Amino acid sequence: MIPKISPSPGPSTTHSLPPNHFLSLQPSFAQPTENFPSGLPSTFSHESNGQAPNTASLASADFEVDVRTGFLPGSSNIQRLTGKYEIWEEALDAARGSTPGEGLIIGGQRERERLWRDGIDMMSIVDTTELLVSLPHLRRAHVVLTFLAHFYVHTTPAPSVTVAKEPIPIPACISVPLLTVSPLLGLPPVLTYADTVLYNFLPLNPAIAPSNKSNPPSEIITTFTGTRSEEQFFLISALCEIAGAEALRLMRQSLDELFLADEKAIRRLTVYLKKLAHQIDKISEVTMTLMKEVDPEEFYHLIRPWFRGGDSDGPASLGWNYLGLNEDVENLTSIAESSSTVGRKGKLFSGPSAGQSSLIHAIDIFLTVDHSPTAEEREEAMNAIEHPDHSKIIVDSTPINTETPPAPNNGHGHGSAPKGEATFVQRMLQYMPLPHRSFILHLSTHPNPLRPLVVHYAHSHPALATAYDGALEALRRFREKHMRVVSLFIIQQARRQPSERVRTIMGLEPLSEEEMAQQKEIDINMIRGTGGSALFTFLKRCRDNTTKAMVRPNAAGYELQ
Ligand code: HEM
Repeated sequence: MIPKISPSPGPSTTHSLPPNHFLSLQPSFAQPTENFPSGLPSTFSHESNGQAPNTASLASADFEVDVRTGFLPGSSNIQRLTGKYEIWEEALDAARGSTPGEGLIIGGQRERERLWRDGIDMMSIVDTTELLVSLPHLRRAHVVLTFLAHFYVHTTPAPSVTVAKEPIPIPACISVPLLTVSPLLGLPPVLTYADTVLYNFLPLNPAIAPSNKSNPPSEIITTFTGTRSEEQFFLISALCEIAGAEALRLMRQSLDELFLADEKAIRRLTVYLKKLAHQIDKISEVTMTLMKEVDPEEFYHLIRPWFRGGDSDGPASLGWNYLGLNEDVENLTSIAESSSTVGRKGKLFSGPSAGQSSLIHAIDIFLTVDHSPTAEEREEAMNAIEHPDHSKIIVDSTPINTETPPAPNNGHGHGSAPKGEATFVQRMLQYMPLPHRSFILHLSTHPNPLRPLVVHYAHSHPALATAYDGALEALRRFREKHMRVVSLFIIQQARRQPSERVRTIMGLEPLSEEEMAQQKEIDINMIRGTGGSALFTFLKRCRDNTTKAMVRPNAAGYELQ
């Protein structure tokens, strides 16, 4: 039997849009019926009360979704800020060094890191008004300031056990401009996927606008390590996004057909869904190039530790203290912040993850893949909040520059601090630029959702149901492949010692042959992901939720309870 899919969620209540903003208004689905469990399709997307525009179309300059580049900006990113902001760029150059292995090292053990941090401490606070000249300037400022913040935090030596542990301070010269710029982009004051990927690439010809066909992403502007692996890690994500532009176009065309829903429209819809499956396979193909272009050991030991956010020690994280934070600004930091730290010095933001990309979330929502947490997961997450000390959740302890054996890792540097009942998507929404967040919310409240129509016509138009299930099958294949990536880049690396070469770059002493050969005992079920659920259980559940949405799972070879 096909499980009942719950209606699309309404707009999140956690975002801080004004109450009369159209995204804050409740969707106006009519009463559900058997054929349309999400409510009868209607041409009114929101209760307007005369205030809200009808935003049923996804032709969407307002959402910063470009027809040629999808979620990547349609105009070129800025490579370097100039004038009075040059000082930030210079501080970043000094942190990165000119060649791989020359930059700062995690843990801040050396004189070099101390001197760099002293330099930052002496920097004055630069006024941000001139950044308002353009969106690309603001974006570049967010990139530079968040890279600086992560460099500063991760080169701060851990306090000795005798010193009372305090949240890690971020100096006012970084935090004040960062807290001013972040809300203008609708981003939290921490490194996000937007900083490492969306705002961090140059197309083949930087003189002209990027484009999926003729001018794709070809270079990365900023990295922590200067390694080819890090560049490729960001670049491949950008190439997935550009492949996603075509998927978004097909989704938009499909939604237009849904509006008509006559015989011709259903035929066209069937074709679009088949093409969508093909495009999702292309995204998978690009994702799999990670396996040969990125060195898993470098990724795990050298690159990923820089991504850790303020919540990366799990429920017991001390967080980051944004110095210079005043009450007005404080309200602005709470968008993505855990409710448990509002008003506290230590802010718990997560580091970047490709899970923050809007692309797969958009496809999920379009196809009505439901990722709500199970009752058990909800209980476990709540339990971990109430009793962090007794929590079964293993925290993210990406290896840093110490001799302590690392515990299992969870994600791209994502903290495993449980965030109550929020689903992964809800949490990740807060790390997307505001227009993309709005796009996802808009899509989830679209008046003419796809699945109810496919269910309605499944018997009379089996080709439509097959095409719809085919798109879900392609998405399942993506998740299957992604799990192979996670296994190679995280699980397998967590079990091994870093090689001599990587240990040298990390500033670690060489190990004896015996020590090198030692496999670490790691129970894969204990490796945790964002939201606190076991990483592999979480990823498998995402994969299985994909097939659960199928209309004719038996025809596609799936048995559902
Ligand atoms: C070396 C490469 C990658 C690694 C190690 C990796 C690892 C992970 C991990 C550990 C998670 C669990 C959530 C978290 O803790 O953040 C995750 C989730 C996710 N990642 Fe990746 N990832 C990689 C590349 C990618 C790429 C290229 C994409 C997009 C095309 C992607 C899309 C996603 C999505 C959508 C999720 C949410 C779970 C789902 O929807 O199935 N990842 N990833």
